[in-house]
Amino acid sequence: MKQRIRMHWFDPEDRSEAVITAQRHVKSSHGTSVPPVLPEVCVLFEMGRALDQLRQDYPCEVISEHLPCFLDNPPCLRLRDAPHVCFTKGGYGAPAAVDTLETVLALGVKKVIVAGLCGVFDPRAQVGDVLIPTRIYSEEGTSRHYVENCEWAGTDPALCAFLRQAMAKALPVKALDTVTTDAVYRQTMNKEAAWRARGCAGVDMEAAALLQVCAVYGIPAAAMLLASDGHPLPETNTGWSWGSVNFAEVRKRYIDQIIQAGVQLGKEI
Ligand SMILES: O=P(O)(O)O[C@H]1O[C@H](CO)[C@@H](O)[C@H]1O
Ligand SMILES: O=c1cc[nH]c(=O)[nH]1
Repeated sequence: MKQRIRMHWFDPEDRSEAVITAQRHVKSSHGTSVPPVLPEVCVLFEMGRALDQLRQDYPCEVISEHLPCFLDNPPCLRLRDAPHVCFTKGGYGAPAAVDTLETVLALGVKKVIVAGLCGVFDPRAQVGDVLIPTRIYSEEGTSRHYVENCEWAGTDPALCAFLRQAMAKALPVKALDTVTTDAVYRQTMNKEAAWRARGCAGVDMEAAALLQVCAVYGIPAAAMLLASDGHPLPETNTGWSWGSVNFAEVRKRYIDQIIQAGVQLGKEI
């Protein structure tokens, strides 16, 4: 009789090898023949415009025009006078974001800052605030392939404290927890009420998975999320809306301050 193999999303007893590893993939014919070596610190932008702003406003060098990720192939840049930190763009959504993360870790990165956007659904947070969570609640699937208990993803306390101080020089910083979802169009009013009841104030689509995978590999990591859109609250009865009158200027300031923080962190290496 054939033996049936029962497999959970993650089996702590599973010692078999991963079929594709990022280490092997970057050197494969689908990766690149000569993979770049990346600096120790990586700023992983989970938002558009940041790398364009970096190229336009700062003297920078291209480490790789196309990182050898499995899914997307974003550029990876560094500032000419800050060799220890690199900047790239993670894929959108947890699986694609973790593909980029696994790739930069395979290429030598040892510390990660995630910088993205979030929607806010709590009266303590407004569009234009920067949420720097202590922990992130996971409603995404990617983490579940890496660990058994992944309800909450933690952040590195020192890195978190550093980011809160650095970002407060430019924008209002809120130390509020957030949630990561896989389903942007299933953020129902009831679901957001349940997230609020857990203490979460904002939602994105990558951060919990990125931090959880960093934790699995022992990589210090923290995340910051600029509130880009206000979600309706039961008491205000207003609809969902993206941005604010000066959102483009706020996002520019946010990106500039992330670059400064990354450079400062790189100097401490
Ligand atoms: O690429 P930008 O405009 O930064 O927006 C990205 O960020 C938002 C979600 O974080 C989504 O709208 C996604 O497209
Ligand atoms: O992932 C995101 C980002 C911004 N706003 C949302 O509602 N979700």
